[in-house]
Amino acid sequence: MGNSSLPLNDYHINKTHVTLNRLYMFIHGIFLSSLFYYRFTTLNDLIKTSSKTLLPHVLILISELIITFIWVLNQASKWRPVTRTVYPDRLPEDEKLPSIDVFICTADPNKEPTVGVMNTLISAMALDYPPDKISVYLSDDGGSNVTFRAIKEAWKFSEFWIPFCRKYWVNNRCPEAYFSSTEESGGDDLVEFVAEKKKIEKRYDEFKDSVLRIVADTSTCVSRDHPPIIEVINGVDPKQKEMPLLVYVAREKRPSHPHHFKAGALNVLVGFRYFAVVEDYFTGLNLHCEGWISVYLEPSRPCFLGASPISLSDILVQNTRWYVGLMQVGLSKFSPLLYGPMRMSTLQSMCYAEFAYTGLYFVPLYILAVVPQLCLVYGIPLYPEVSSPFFFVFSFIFLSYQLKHLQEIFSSGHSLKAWSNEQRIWAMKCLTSYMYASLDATMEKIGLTKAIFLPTNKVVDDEQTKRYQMGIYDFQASALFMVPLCSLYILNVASFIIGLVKILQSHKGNEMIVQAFIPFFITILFFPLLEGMVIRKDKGRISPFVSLVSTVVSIVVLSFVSLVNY
Ligand SMILES: O=c1ccn([C@@H]2O[C@H](COP(=O)(O)OP(=O)(O)O[C@H]3O[C@H](CO)[C@@H](O)[C@H](O)[C@H]3O)[C@@H](O)[C@H]2O)c(=O)[nH]1
Repeated sequence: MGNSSLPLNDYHINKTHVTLNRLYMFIHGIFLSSLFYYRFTTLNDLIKTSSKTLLPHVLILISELIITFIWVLNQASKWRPVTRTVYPDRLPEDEKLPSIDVFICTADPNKEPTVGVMNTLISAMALDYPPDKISVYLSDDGGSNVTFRAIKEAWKFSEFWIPFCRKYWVNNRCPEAYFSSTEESGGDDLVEFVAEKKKIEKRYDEFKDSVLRIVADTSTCVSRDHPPIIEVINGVDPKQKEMPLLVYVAREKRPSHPHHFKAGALNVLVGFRYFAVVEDYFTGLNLHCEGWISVYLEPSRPCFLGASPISLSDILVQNTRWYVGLMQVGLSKFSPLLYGPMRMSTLQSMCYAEFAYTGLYFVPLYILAVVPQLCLVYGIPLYPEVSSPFFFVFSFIFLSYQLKHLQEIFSSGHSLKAWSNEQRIWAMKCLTSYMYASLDATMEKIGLTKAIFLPTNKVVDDEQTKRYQMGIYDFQASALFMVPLCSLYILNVASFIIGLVKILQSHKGNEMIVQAFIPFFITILFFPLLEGMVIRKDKGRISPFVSLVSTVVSIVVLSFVSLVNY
């Protein structure tokens, strides 16, 4: 064990990335200024001539202002990228290590499979850390009998698992992951290790069976009305000194009293009072404002395993909750732009602000998915002609945005497919989750609604997993999400076709090229939506009901504008 005066990590500034990022910021910034020069001078001319086309121009300007605002905030995280090296050999001796508490939250055994929750708990107990310095708390907001009974089974299994991990230097301390991987640790005696591994694997299977039996025999209902329950699981057996402390906690819940979801669970401890449903973000913001210096490390071997949603429905529900919470903070007195700069660096405040205000992206995306298209159909130019020098400005901004994204995708080891998937998913989130989240947070602010927390579904559906692994989109999501997406898609395809015909007839290609390009780009990029509506027949396709309603909505929008226009 090492010298405590030496740092546990140090960082290296990635000079190539710094140069590239700053060059991009500078050049893109100059072109953005030219864009706004063009917009304001055009608007000025329109006002002077009392033009009837002022409204679409103002809407486009609003969209460009919001995109630029978020773009500026985004540059903070690119200003000085670093990579870190850690020195675990410099850690102090065991006696000098601080005690740690691990707080695991669960809320609903129907959405968070109990075997998975117990694996999390067992991995935390088996951390490579002095056992008498680890305390693991399982916070069960579901107040569920299933969880209460299963934790006792987990304890019994960990009495074998933890010594096994220590004896054979097991790296992967999550039993489910360990037994489904090919990790072969072990000491000098391979025969003994193999025999022990077989035994512990049998015990793990028995443990899993017993948990699954509990799930089958016990009601998985979550309780909303119960007194507080706190139980130390270890008991008082002195032989258990080699085991961490394990405690089951279920907060008191009463129907008349708001319990504030996970934030409420943390209110019981961490000090801060949480008012938003993204307590992780709020914790970070507050701690950083109080002077905490954190270090982000991304080792090649991941430190944690997580359950990430793979169906569109789960992603959109999860993102709606996230952006409600982020907007709640953004609209509060803790807005990172007001609360942050006095307490932490400007760059850090900008990073936090980017998250808080990203939900606003839905405004420009709706404008850009509707206004240029309708104006294309009705022959109203909103962008410079091909012969204008400003045409180059708009083209450059689009290309530099896309090239920067591609560079980030490639430098993080991903492919062209990841680039198109990211763009699609991002736009889908903007047009649905961000919109509902921003509206919900605003209504909550003025007292019209109350925030809800729908835990992310962690149940694995085999068919969905198969589609995910084959790279096929699963469109089984609520009509509330799918109708806006499909309506906008149909509107774009229709306006591109109508617009193209009109351009060919009127020879107005020179002034309408950008407006024709936008729906063309959307038609190509979101081709999976067309496939989902028209070609696919599997369970993950877009339902005929959604396709029908969306077609009606897009026809209504197109016709409504024609009525206004004439
Ligand atoms: O009433 C509740 C609702 C949820 N949870 C727990 O909160 C955690 C986060 O919920 P989850 O559904 O997993 O949300 P995710 O969106 O997947 O989680 C991310 O986003 C959350 C904020 O929305 C953060 O709390 C998490 O740390 C972060 O991983 C889970 O352990 C839940 O069991 C509770 O303890 N009580």
